[in-house]
Amino acid sequence: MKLPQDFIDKYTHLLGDEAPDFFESLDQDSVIGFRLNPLKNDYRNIKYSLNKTIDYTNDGFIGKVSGRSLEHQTGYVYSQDLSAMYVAIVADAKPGEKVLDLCAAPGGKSTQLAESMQNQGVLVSNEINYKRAKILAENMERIGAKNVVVTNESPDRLVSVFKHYFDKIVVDAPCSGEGMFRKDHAATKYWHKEYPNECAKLQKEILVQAMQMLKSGGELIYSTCTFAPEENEEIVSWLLENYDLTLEPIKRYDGMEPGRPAWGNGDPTISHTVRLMSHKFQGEGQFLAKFKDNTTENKFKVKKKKAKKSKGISPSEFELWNEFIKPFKSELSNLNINDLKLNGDYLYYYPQELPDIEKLKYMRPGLALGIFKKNRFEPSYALALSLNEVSDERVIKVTKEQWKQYVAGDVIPSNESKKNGWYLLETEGKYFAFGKLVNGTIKNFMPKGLRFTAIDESEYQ
Ligand SMILES: C[S@@+](CC[C@H](N)C(=O)[O-])C[C@H]1O[C@@H](n2cnc3c(N)ncnc32)[C@H](O)[C@@H]1O
Repeated sequence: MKLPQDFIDKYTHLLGDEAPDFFESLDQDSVIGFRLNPLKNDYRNIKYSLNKTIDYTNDGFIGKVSGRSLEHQTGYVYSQDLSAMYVAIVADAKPGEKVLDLCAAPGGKSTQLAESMQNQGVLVSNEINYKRAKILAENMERIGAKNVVVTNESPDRLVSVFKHYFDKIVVDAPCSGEGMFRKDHAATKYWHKEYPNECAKLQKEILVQAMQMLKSGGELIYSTCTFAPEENEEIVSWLLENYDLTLEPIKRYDGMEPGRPAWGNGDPTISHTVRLMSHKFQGEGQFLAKFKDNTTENKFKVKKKKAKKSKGISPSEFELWNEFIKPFKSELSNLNINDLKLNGDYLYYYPQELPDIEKLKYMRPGLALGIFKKNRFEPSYALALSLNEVSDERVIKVTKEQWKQYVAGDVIPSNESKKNGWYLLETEGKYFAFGKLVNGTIKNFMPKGLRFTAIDESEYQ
């Protein structure tokens, strides 16, 4: 790969003897990984090999998964770089917490945060770019998360709703992307000598907003996929100088290096941060820092948040929803009317305790359950992917070939003896969509934009 001369000069100076190994590592092939999703039923039941484990994860593996496999479509697997996997592990989001992922698309870290929260608490996954936010929302639906709001906002506008609200905030910042050079050679074209400084300016702007949303005593997780000290140790130094924050030590596994105090303001605690350098570590370049806020509750006058409003769900709509969901006997079969929110004709399951987000742009204000059409309720694809245990009476098992037909957009002929109506479709133990059985045919409700041609069985690696 042809690296910019200024980049070579910079890292020759910074890394000294290590520089040749570092440059060589950027020419090597990337090691590819994936994660399993513990939110899913029997989540280890997949066809991909789980032999190559990663020591700092429970559910991360080395290997390549196809976006056209059953496992991917049903959200059992998520393809992710090995280094990127460490960010959400360090964040350690817990069930019941209020967590913000401020720069979240396409969703590698957010899906992992949602998984570790086990559908309890609130995760706000935000992405400023609309197209990317759409992909983020699709990924959140695929993994079946029930407690996630996907917003499409600038950080400053989020502050107006979420002032000092979050226990944890992840800022996986837009950066100069030097750590991605190996995976994406084209990234070198955007790089110029001043680029890291330009990115650092934006990172500070984002962090100023993030700090206004962090609770007293909360934790801020900052990460980049670049090697540049300007965006890493220097940003950490700036945060320590301008806020009442302490760096928490991050556990280092084989090949992980401490951040370098000398590349920041010399504060020795900068060694609590972690650098993943491509000549020492299998994944792509990454930097991680975890801060604890030291302020006390009284410092901020946190306004009492407005209670959420349940927007105009009529008793008859609530009845239609219940008529649909009760026979499934699922974990969503007994929702309270206050858990539900109507947006136009769409019904959402809205995380408890969330302030009113109506003035924000959002992609999904919770889990999309379905849509009211005249006098009936039509379930969403997202609802199908979020259900885990349902009554056998409401399930139709189909073959893998029939699954392939369905995801390609075809109807499935069926000799099923069950009566006409909505069923959750299952293959190889995985629920993959709703289908409507009408006189021996299962009608297709796969969203048009998500249809695809599935891989052949021989393509599993
Ligand atoms: C490193 S990527 C995030 C990757 C993501 N966390 C993941 O794990 O999939 C950084 C994101 O920041 C977004 N971004 C760019 N400018 C921003 C800004 N001014 N404020 C907030 N986010 C911004 C980009 O659109 C991009 O999606």
